[in-house]
Amino acid sequence: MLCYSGPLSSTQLPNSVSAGSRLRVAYQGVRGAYSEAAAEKAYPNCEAVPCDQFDAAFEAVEKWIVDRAVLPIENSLGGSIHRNYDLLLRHSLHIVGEVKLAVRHCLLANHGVRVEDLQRVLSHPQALAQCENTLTKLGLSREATDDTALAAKYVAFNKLKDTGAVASSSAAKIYGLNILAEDVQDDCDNVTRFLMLAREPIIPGVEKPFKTSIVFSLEEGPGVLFKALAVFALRQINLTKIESRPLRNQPLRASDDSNNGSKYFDYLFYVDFEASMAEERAQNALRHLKEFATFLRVLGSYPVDTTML
Ligand SMILES: O=C(O)C(=O)C[C@]1(C(=O)O)C=C[C@@H](O)C=C1
Repeated sequence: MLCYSGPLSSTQLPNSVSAGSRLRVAYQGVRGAYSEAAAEKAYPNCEAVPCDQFDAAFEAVEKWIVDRAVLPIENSLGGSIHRNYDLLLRHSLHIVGEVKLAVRHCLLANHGVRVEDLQRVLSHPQALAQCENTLTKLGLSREATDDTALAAKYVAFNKLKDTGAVASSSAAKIYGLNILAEDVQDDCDNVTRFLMLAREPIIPGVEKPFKTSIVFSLEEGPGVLFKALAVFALRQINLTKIESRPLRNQPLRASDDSNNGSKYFDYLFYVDFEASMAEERAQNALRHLKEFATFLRVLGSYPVDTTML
């Protein structure tokens, strides 16, 4: 049985899987992070395995150290987690599910510390962004940490008197901090969507609502993106998300029009659509898209998380 004294990092990944029947699920962060709660929601009774960075979680699945990874992809207030979009393409894991988690932030501090004593607050950049208005009102300076629970751990271990943390109520319990304020996010509807990743894809079905995530690139030219999106509209397929990311390792290309001297970038488009790859209309849409896409990969076709938050 392997024992971890801290989160896994990609340079220190052990090279064998522990024996045992519980599903091992990697997440980014330390105990008490929202990602841990998401891993436990996605796979009840799993053994949630902390990883220091997103890359380490991807690698832990690829190297068979864990069975799955659960990683954040977008938040209703803060938007996309771009790093994970980029990593999805750099690695060969498949999306096998999604899970939505209501994120309710607390302002935490050591016992005896009052809100008026605080000068600064530590947390994950997404969490700080989600509490922007509250923290500005309190006049607190902000510092980023790798995850929310790490901020709580740091404040507790260093017995800081002038520094608080924005993190979950479970982080408060784990690290022995006091909850100074609850629900400090700017909007009560603060939801983060996490992806469930595995080495093998699941067989898409039609017995419940499915979603498919793809990534593609296109030739430059007028109306090409319009044409790409039309393959879905023509078949009444609803898109739930579109995200563009720079296509790395591609040099900037000068425009053919040398008169204006402008340059343009190459992009990857990530699209989520509401259909299963088991449906003919989805297969036809992707066949159609392939006619003019320069690259196309299906990242996964998986059940929609319809649970109430
Ligand atoms: O820092 C944590 O607790 C995380 O799980 C990370 C994370 C994120 O990456 O967005 C997850 C959910 C919240 O939106 C804030 C932070």
